[in-house]
Amino acid sequence: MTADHANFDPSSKAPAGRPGDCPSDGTRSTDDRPPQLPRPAVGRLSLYFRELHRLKESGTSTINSRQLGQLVNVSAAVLRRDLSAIGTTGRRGVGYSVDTLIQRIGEVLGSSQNWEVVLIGVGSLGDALLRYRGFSRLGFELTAAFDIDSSRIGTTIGGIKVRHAQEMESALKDRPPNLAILAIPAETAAEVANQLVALGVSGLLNFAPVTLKLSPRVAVVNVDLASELQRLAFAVQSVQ
Ligand SMILES: NC(=O)c1ccc[n+]([C@@H]2O[C@H](COP(=O)([O-])OP(=O)(O)OC[C@H]3O[C@@H](n4cnc5c(N)ncnc54)[C@H](O)[C@@H]3O)[C@@H](O)[C@H]2O)c1
Repeated sequence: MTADHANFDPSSKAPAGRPGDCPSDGTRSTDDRPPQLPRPAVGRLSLYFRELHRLKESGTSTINSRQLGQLVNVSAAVLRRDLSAIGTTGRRGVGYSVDTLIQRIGEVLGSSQNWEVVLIGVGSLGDALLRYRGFSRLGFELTAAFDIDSSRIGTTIGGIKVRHAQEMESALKDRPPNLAILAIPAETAAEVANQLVALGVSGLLNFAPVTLKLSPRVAVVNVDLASELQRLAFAVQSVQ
C-alpha cells in the first residue's frame, strides 16, 4: 500500500468532528491533531490496534511491550518508540492499559470517529468491498455506491443500493462523505477523483493503477496488490 498525497499528514485538513479528548492517564499529546508519523509507523500502529482489540475481546486489560511486540513481530524497543511518538508510555512493572492504547491509537488513526465512505465502481472489487462487514468496526461506514453499468445500477449489495454515477453530485453535494474508494478503471479515475474533491471529499482510497494529481490538501492512499506481490517475491528471494 502506498500513500502519495498528504503522506499521512492528517493535520493538513482536520476532518469534521475529530475527537480531541485524550486518555485520562496523562498520555495527552501537545494538541488535538494527530502527530506526524512515518508511514511504516502508521502501518505498525494499525497492527497494534488490531491485536489490542483481540486482546480486549479476550479479557486482557494490560500488556507489556514485549508481549504486544511479539504479537506483531516487532521488537519491544520499536513498539515503545511508536507508542511514545503518539504520547503513550507504559508503567514499569505493569505495562500498558489495553483500553488506553485502543483509545489513543484509535484517535491517531482516525478510528475513534465515524467516517462516511462512498464507493465508486461496483465491479468485482467494489462488489467484494460492499459485502465486507469489517469496515464498520473501525468507524468506516459505507453510505453509497455508484457505477455506470446498467446491470449494476439499482441492485442492492451489502445493504447499499447502487446508483448511477451521474447521480453522484446531486446525492453527495449537500452532505459530502469524508472518504471515497475508487474501484474504477484507470482511464476514468482522474476525472472521478476531481469530481469527488470538488464535492468536498478529503480522502481517496485509490485502487486504480494510476497516479492521481490532486491538491496536497487531499489525502490519497493507493492500493496496489500487484506491487505488494512484487515486494513479496523480492522478499522471498532475499530470504532463500
Ligand atoms: N490494486 C489492486 O490491488 C487491484 C486489484 C484488483 C483491481 N484493481 C483495480 O481496481 C479497479 C477495479 O477493478 P475491478 O476488477 O473491480 O474492475 P471491474 O471492471 O470489474 O469494475 C470496474 C467497475 O467500474 C465501473 N465504472 C467504470 N467507469 C466508471 C465511472 N466513471 N463511474 C463509476 N463507475 C465506473 C464499471 O462499470 C465497473 O462496474 C481497476 O482499476 C483495477 O485495475 C486493483
